[in-house]
Amino acid sequence: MSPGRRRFEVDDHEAYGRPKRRTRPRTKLRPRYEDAVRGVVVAVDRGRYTCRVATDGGDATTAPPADDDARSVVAVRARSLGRHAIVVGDRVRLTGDVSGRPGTLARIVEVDERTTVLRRTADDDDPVERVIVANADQLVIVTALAEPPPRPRLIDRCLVAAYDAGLDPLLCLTKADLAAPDELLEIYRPLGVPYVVTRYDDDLVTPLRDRLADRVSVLVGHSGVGKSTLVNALVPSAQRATGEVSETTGRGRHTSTQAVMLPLPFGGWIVDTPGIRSFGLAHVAPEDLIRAFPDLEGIIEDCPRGCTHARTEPECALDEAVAAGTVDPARLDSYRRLLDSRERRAGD
Ligand SMILES: Nc1nc2c(ncn2[C@@H]2O[C@H](COP(=O)(O)OP(=O)(O)OP(=O)(O)O)[C@@H](O)[C@H]2O)c(=O)[nH]1
Ligand SMILES: [Zn+2]
Repeated sequence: MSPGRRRFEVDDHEAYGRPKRRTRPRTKLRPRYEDAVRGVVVAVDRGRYTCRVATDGGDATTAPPADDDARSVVAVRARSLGRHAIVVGDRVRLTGDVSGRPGTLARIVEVDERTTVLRRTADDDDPVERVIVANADQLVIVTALAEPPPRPRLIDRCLVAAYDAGLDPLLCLTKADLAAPDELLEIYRPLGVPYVVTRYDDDLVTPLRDRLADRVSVLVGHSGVGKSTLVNALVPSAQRATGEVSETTGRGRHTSTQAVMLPLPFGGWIVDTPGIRSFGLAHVAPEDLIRAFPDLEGIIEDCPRGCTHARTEPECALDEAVAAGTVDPARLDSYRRLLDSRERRAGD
């Protein structure tokens, strides 16, 4: 760079002034953030955010503390955060009255960047796309083996949502006292989806413990599959209808469709999502889904332009790979079944 050019830059008030203006508000706010405590949002209700904060000033977000080591703090959001939504699972910084005493209010001044977002897209009941949970690791798809009978299409749609959100799926097959899991498991074998099988006349926690420990797991499932039974077994202090938010906000009884995040006694968190049975998947493209199939991802590079990899595509490289014996036909079948499940049908 010539000296002349350098001088030009230094003298250029316009160019020099801009970054300064951008940093000024931040330095002004910094002193407030310094005494901010860290927390994780566990419930959201009409502009009030219930956050869990470690009592020792530690980080309640990375090492979820046991009941005795954490307190619940109700907070509002700082104006400076704009309209950006804050959801269950968000890791935040809080200032103001963070004592958690009844009637006090803290203020969320910062929201950490999210590692994952689980969203539901527009559907008939809810025209707005919403993030429902932030920073989850795992989507636990709770399905009864009988009463109600399993609905593989619904499971498929949940799997697509998990893959799209970057969450590891886990199949939790309940009511094993009523039916055997083999037939259902056969459907998911080519996908390699991990699973646990539970029954309520047996220990419910042990099969799930290793899968849930130290992770943030979101539970989804159709009504009646035994989700509340599982939640109550996993979090004994949650012995109430899990759809109520009155506990955390003190705002009277009403059934919520909001997610609620509960700390597990053995480490980690579960997020119960009453009212969320399935997901709008309109936003999921074939390219998004194939990322969950690393063995197929390389093959589609040989597809003709615009190939959707659907069954009806005449020259899809995935069919050629099956013909050549390099891809298991059941695996391709499963991928295409998931692709198809993105279309909403009656009963989804
Ligand atoms: N046979 C059998 N029944 C079970 C099992 N787990 C739960 N149930 C029963 O199934 C019914 C539904 O269980 P819940 O835990 O309320 O199911 P849920 O998924 O929370 O359903 P909603 O409350 O409607 O959302 C209850 O009568 C439970 O007692 C199981 O392992 N075996
Ligand atoms: Zn193709």
